[in-house]
Amino acid sequence: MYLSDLLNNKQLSQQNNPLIKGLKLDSRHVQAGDLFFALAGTKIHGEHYIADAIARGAVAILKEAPLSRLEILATETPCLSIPHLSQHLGEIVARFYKHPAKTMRVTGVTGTNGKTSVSHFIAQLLSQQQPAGLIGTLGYGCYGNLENIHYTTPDALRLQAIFAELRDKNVHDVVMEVSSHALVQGRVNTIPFKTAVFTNLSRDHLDYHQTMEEYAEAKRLLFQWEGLETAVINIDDPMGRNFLARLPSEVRCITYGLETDNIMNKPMISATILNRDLRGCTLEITTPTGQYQVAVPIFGQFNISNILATIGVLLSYNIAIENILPSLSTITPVAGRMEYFSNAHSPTVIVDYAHTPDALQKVLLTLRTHCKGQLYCVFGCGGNRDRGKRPLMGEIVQAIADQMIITDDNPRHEESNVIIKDILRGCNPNAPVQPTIIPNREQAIHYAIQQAIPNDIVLIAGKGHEDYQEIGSEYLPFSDRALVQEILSGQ
Ligand SMILES: CC(=O)N[C@H]1[C@@H](OP(=O)(O)OP(=O)(O)OC[C@H]2O[C@@H](n3ccc(=O)[nH]c3=O)[C@H](O)[C@@H]2O)O[C@H](CO)[C@@H](O)[C@@H]1O[C@H](C)C(=O)N[C@@H](C)C(=O)N[C@H](CCC(=O)O)C(=O)O
Ligand SMILES: Nc1ncnc2c1ncn2[C@@H]1O[C@H](COP(=O)(O)OP(=O)(O)OP(=O)(O)O)[C@@H](O)[C@H]1O
Ligand SMILES: N[C@H](CCC[C@H](N)C(=O)O)C(=O)O
Ligand SMILES: [Mg+2]
Repeated sequence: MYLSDLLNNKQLSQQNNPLIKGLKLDSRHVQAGDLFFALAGTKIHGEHYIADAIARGAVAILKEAPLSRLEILATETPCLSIPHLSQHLGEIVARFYKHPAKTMRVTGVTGTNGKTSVSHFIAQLLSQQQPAGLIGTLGYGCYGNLENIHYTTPDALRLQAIFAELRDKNVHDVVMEVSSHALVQGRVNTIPFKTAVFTNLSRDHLDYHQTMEEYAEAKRLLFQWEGLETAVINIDDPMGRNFLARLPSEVRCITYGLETDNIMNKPMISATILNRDLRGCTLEITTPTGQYQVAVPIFGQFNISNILATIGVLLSYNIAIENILPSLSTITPVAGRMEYFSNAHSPTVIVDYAHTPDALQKVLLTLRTHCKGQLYCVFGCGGNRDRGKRPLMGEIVQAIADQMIITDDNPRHEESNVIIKDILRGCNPNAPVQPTIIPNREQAIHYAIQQAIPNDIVLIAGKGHEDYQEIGSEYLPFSDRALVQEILSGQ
């Protein structure tokens, strides 16, 4: 595609109008014929890499800048300065791929916790009718066949390329996780969300957003989306109620929640738990068309909330509740989310991705109600992420668990002992439960499972599905799930 077509700008003179073969955000990936986007960046301006990009064969540069002007570099490679370029990236890249998402039915799921779970449940149910695309923390592709991306919401270039790939596979339905980083950075701009889900808001990512208000406003961008038809909102969450009150009048709202006592805020979709154990529960689900009983093989109170969000989305697409209910009884849990491991001689081991104070508290409180013996918790906190959540997580585990083992969880470029010290700041040295510190995660998991006896529950929190330990810039192979299976099979 020529630069003039890419920018929809017929004014470019012929010598400034190269043929663009590919698009790149990172100069290190540039190949001959590519266009390089020099974005402002959070750490450094991409303009510092323009020379590098040109040396690697870039034929055009688009640079984020406050002023719109045409720059001709000494190399004669055209370089256009575009104000707020990152916000226009989606539109430019969509043009390059011929608007792949335009005719698709796209569902966006946002919230601090539950995005992966809800989007998986939705894609699983939709895929019973026709192939459904999925984009999120566990990867992208058709449901059941995902490729890893290492992001929750990929950058605009990758995202449009994924949509193009899904279009080529004749996928019409796409469900995607929309992170707050993505909303602020414009990664999802031009994606035509039809239904958007809000699960909840609690502390996370304050390294990036600075304040909870800023974090909430980032999430709310999805509920002011141009063309959005339906918002599916959890009104158990105070921020959900806030979003509901500020929803544009043309957006239809489907509310859901488990707390049905508040007459002022009665959700349209709710559930009563009739019975439950560590493998699943029986629910009475109330919807605008009546009450229905269903057994779901899903565990954890918050997962029931995730099921209600899923029902909300399917109802927004006019799928009858009678067609939704049978699928719920065969719904499969998401890998590394409240995943259950046990054998006749072992304690029950649960691997879960709780990596925020709110998720950790909810998981521990749920497990507490099922635990006849001692409740163990092996956890850590990620490096180069929100430091403020570390003491909160320490405090929560000390208050609820009987045994706390603090370990590494992706230290990245931070020292393991600095992260652990931050967690310990939340722990009371006089409390009955005192932390055991075993930085090596493999040893920590061995220790907990060996100490525990059959009536105990061992929660291994924070890494869920991850199959690596991120130390420095390296991804070393490591999986909580594989290790637990290995330990239990040897017992
Ligand atoms: C904080 C954040 O979101 N950063 C993202 C951002 O990078 P940045 O603006 O910080 O980049 P920078 O280092 O300042 O560099 C500026 C520019 O120079 C370019 N560059 C840099 C070096 C070089 O040699 N050549 C070059 O061209 C970079 O590609 C970049 O475009 O833009 C980059 C390109 O799109 C992203 O890869 C990068 O994600 C980083 C790696 C990241 O860790 N992001 C995480 C926090 C994230 O996005 N997480 C969310 C939410 C997680 C969740 O809740 O589940 C997600 O959606 O995954
Ligand atoms: N509705 C919910 N409310 C609170 N906690 C939840 C909810 N659903 C899941 N969780 C907890 O959060 C963890 C992560 O769940 P999930 O992966 O679905 O969230 P996510 O929003 O996709 O997370 P991430 O931002 O890291 O991608 C789960 O392992 C569980 O502990
Ligand atoms: N998407 C989240 C996942 C965190 C998972 C946890 N294992 C960690 O590394 O902190 C993030 O990047 O903040
Ligand atoms: Mg996720």
